[in-house]
Amino acid sequence: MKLALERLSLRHPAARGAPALDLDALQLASGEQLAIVGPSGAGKTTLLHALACALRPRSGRLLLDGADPWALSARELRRLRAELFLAPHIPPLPPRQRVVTAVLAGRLPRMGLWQSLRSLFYPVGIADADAALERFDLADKLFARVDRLSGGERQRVGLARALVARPRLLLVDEPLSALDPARARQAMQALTESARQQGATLVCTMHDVPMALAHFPRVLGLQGGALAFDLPVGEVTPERLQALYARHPEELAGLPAARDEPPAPVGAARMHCR
Ligand SMILES: Nc1ncnc2c1ncn2[C@@H]1O[C@H](COP(=O)(O)OP(=O)(O)OP(=O)(O)O)[C@@H](O)[C@H]1O
Repeated sequence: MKLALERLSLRHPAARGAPALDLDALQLASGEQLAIVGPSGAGKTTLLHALACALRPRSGRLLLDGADPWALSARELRRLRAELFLAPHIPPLPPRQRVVTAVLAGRLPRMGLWQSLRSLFYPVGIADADAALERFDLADKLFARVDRLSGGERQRVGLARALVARPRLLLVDEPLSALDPARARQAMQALTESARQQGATLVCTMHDVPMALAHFPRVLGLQGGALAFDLPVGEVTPERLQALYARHPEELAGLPAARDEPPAPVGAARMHCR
């Protein structure tokens, strides 16, 4: 799915003061992969929610495949939302549910009412759930109960659910918060590879900047709800990142220090030394 934002301004319904997000323009081609970075409160999750048609812009436009979702009828909007998947950083998994059911729940938005009710008792597509879990090294948990999983396992179940949903636009909010570095690398690999294989557009907010640089071809920096940069990863220099996180340097871990000579591009290989 391709997407575009035009002069988009957005404030949370309960919020006062300046908009949480104010973006002039953003365009993504179908199948592109974009990481969103920026300090806490920069507006990363807000942008993701705007793209997921979960927050309505105060002004400006969002276009998904050329159509403004907020100009669609309720039925058309529902159909469009079934093509998107927003994965929150803590997946909402019912504690007593089996992992297989939790993963296959990713398909519910595309099902009719009866089909979806039936699937809660008689899961269909178990092999697909198994294959998605396998990508996150969790196949042995297929029939485990969700409340018997660790926080990191639950987070990976949430990502497996996103893959099983096979959306055309996959929006992932901070997927690595509960994962150790090795699991985090594996999860990013699985996520980006699967999105590529499925032809899905992938937008992911990332707290771990080196991980974002290592896995995404394009990186967008947000600061105070505004665009700081939107660049191919090779042009995202340590100096740019240090400027982005200038007021919260503690959030920018694992980067080489800025140098006095002209900045060289930060390549993915360089970031692996973390
Ligand atoms: N539900 C809400 N109601 C009111 N204001 C909100 C709400 N959620 C976020 N905000 C405000 O919107 C701004 C952007 O928040 P957002 O969650 O998008 O930031 P973020 O970059 O994702 O932060 P973090 O990295 O800490 O998750 C913040 O100033 C925040 O206080």
